[in-house]
Amino acid sequence: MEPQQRRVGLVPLSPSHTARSGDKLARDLRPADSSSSGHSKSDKDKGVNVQVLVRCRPLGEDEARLNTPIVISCNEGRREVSAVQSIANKQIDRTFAFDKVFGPNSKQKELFEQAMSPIVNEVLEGYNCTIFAYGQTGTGKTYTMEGGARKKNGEFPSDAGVIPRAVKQIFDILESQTAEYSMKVTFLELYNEEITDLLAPEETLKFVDDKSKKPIALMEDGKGGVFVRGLEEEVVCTADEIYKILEKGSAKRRTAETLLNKQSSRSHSIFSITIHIKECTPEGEEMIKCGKLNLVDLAGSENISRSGAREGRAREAGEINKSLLTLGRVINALVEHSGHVPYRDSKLTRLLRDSLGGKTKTCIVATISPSIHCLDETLSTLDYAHRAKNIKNKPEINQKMVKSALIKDLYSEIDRLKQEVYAAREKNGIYIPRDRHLQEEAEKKAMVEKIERMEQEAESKDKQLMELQELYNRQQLLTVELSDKLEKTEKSLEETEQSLFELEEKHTQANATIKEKEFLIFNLLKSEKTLVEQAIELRSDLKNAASDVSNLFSTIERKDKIAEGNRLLIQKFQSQLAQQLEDLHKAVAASVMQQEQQLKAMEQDMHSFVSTKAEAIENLRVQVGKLKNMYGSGIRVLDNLAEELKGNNQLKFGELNSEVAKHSSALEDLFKGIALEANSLLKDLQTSLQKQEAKLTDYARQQEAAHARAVENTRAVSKITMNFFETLHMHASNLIQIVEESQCTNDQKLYELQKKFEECTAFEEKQMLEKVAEMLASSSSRKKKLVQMAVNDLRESANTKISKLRQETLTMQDSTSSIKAQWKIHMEKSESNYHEDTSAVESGKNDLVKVLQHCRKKAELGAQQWRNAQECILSQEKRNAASVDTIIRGGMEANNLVRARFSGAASTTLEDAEIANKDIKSSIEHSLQLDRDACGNI
Ligand SMILES: Nc1ncnc2c1ncn2[C@@H]1O[C@H](COP(=O)(O)OP(=O)(O)OP(=O)(O)O)[C@@H](O)[C@H]1O
Repeated sequence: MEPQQRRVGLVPLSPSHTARSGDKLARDLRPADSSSSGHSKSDKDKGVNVQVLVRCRPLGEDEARLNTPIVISCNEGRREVSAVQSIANKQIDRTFAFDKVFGPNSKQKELFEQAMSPIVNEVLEGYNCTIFAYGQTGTGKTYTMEGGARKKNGEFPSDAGVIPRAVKQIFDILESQTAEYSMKVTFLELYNEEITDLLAPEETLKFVDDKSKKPIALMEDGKGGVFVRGLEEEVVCTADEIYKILEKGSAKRRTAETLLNKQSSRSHSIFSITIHIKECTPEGEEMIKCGKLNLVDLAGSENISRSGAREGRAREAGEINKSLLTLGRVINALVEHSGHVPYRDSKLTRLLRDSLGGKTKTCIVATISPSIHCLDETLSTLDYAHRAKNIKNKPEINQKMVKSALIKDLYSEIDRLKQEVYAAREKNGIYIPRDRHLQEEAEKKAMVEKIERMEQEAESKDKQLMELQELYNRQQLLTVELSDKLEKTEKSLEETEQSLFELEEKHTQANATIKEKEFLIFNLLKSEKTLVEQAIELRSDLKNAASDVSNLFSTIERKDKIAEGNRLLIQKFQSQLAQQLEDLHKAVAASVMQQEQQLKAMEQDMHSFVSTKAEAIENLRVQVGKLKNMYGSGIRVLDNLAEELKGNNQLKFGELNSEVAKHSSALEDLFKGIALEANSLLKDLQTSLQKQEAKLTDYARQQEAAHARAVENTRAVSKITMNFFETLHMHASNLIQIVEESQCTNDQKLYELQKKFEECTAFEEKQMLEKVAEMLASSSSRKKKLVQMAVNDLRESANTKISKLRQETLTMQDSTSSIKAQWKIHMEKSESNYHEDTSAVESGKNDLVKVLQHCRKKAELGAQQWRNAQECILSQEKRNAASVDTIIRGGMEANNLVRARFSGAASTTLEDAEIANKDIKSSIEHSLQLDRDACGNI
């Protein structure tokens, strides 16, 4: 029997309607202390931003193998995600800040505890909360929401996602508070803008595939909310039940193969958990607190062209995009506070209306990949998520309900369902209860009336619009006429203005002409006056000119007389010039004669100068020859000195060489002695080491024997241990058999219990149609009895099993004690072997110590010999130093002597050079004097 209870009904998604369903609520309430948490109204007033966190998955195995470059870095501390890429001239470097950031190494547990756990707590406080997973296909939306492997063998898997962890936390808290609560879950899929119930029984699903069946409908409740009619709600009592439901629903999720991800989920899924918790007011009134958690796994956000979906799936992709696009538009409208928010454009946004800008607390997990190949999609996801951060919701705690009112509500719901079941059984053509049919008909009628009314209103509005249009047209015509008139008037005004302007211009021109004429007359009068004055002046000038002309004639006469005088003068000058030229010719001839005589005298002087000069040069040549001889002798002296020095040095080097040869032979002898001693020492050492080697070989043989013994012993022990383990294995298989048997019996008993329970429930259902309230009490007592019986049975069988177990344990104890005895014998044997080995090791150690002492003595002897050799070398070195010192001293003295002689020879040479220099100087001066004399003569 399935522990959860199923019902089909109207499932509201808005907070105000969560309490409409839940027929098992009253039965599933558990005993508990009620604890209500306080609620501040500040959130309600201010509005709370949607919490956005980003999770980056690690590289997949294939990506890591191909060394795919990573372009995303997450700074969890600074809550930042950076995308950095530079290829050729394209440079991307963008950083986004979020409420929380989880890097590739983040664990499921961390993400849940840091970001999701507080949200779950708020659900238990009575809030409605929604968690979205948004991102490209394959970035880990489903991994984050649902996680890896399911719960196995009672262990909670470490990679369990948000949903199983949230469920666990809810149950843990409720159990710890021992609260009275009831819980129900729904799981739907939105695919091609069609809703599918993932919790519907198989038959219904088959029916859904049939085109004749209407898909599950999304209905307006007339109060701004929506509900999904016909959605299955499962009442759950344990976390395990939810895990099973989740697994069942996930398996049904439709997936389509795309080029990006073969397992890619192409649909949106919404998993909702609604919790009712009983609380008691101080006045003792029982209240029901309600909270809801929506967990939404969206389809991959990548665009359709990249996803590679074609033909048949084109519509699917389009519809998925329609929902995601509308989600984007809704986010944009909310962020930009534009008046119209297009919630109604897609089913996804209609369903999640309250989570986007409504009274729900919302958290968006944006999942991204670090790979370079997904960079474009990653950036668009980050942009999308970053924008969503600015959405403000106004979270409100759901109103608590009085328990009695809730029960009343539930009764009426039961009645309605009963009628539905009755109608379905009857199959009278109306597959819904008559009342509901009538109610729907009435609603439809009301709607039609409303539409008609609206149409009438629209018509009257149209009429008004037409009238207004006519009025407007008339006004337009009038305006056109008036504007024509205005135009004409404006034109005539313009013409008048133009002629006025022209007249004014003419007037100013006439004024100007008059002024000009006046000015001309004035000027004419003035010039007439000036002409008269000038005529008077001209007359006087004429008189003056006549007197001037007579003067001029007298001047011309004087000029003629002067010209005559000039001609006479020129003739006189000509004759004088001829006389003077003749005199000059004579003087020049005399001067040429004189010059010739002077040149002859100069020639004689030059001859005498050349002969004197030749004499002086001869003198100079003699002096230079002397000087050359002198330098030659000086250099020869120096050569002799150098020869002497060379001889000296060779002598000294010969001495030094013989000394060194003597020393080296002495050293050679010394080293030969030392080498002989060292050889004998080494031989000694070798013989002692050979002895030691022989001893060590003996010792190794002893050790080998000991090890062989130890191996033998270990084999014996392993045999014993094998026997022990075989016995253990036998007992363990016995135990497994016992456990399996007990499990079979338990299963059998549980099956019987389930059967009985089902029968009882069926019977009770019949009874409850009449007396639901009384039956509740009696049924619970009956169930208690039933359960008690089953528990007693289980206890009995458990007791028999335990006695069998005890028997097995005793047998095991026996075998353990026998093994203990064997082990003791083995230990004793091992101990004696150990002692033997230890003594052998001890004797080997003593031998080694002796050999070491011997070696140490030898080494000391060697060290003493080396010290002696060192002393010998030192004394030899001292002797060498002394002899080299005396040789060098002798050399130095000889050198000093040669130096003194050398400086004497140098000073005599210098004196000689001084005298020769003086001679040269005097002969040069003499030559110069001669030159000067010659110059004076010339
Ligand atoms: N944070 C993570 N750590 C380790 N593995 C991860 C992580 N996120 C995702 N994966 C692995 O990456 C693969 C794809 O993840 P998943 O199916 O959850 O992606 P998705 O976004 O839900 O894809 P789809 O849109 O197709 O549903 C899975 O094999 C999953 O195990």
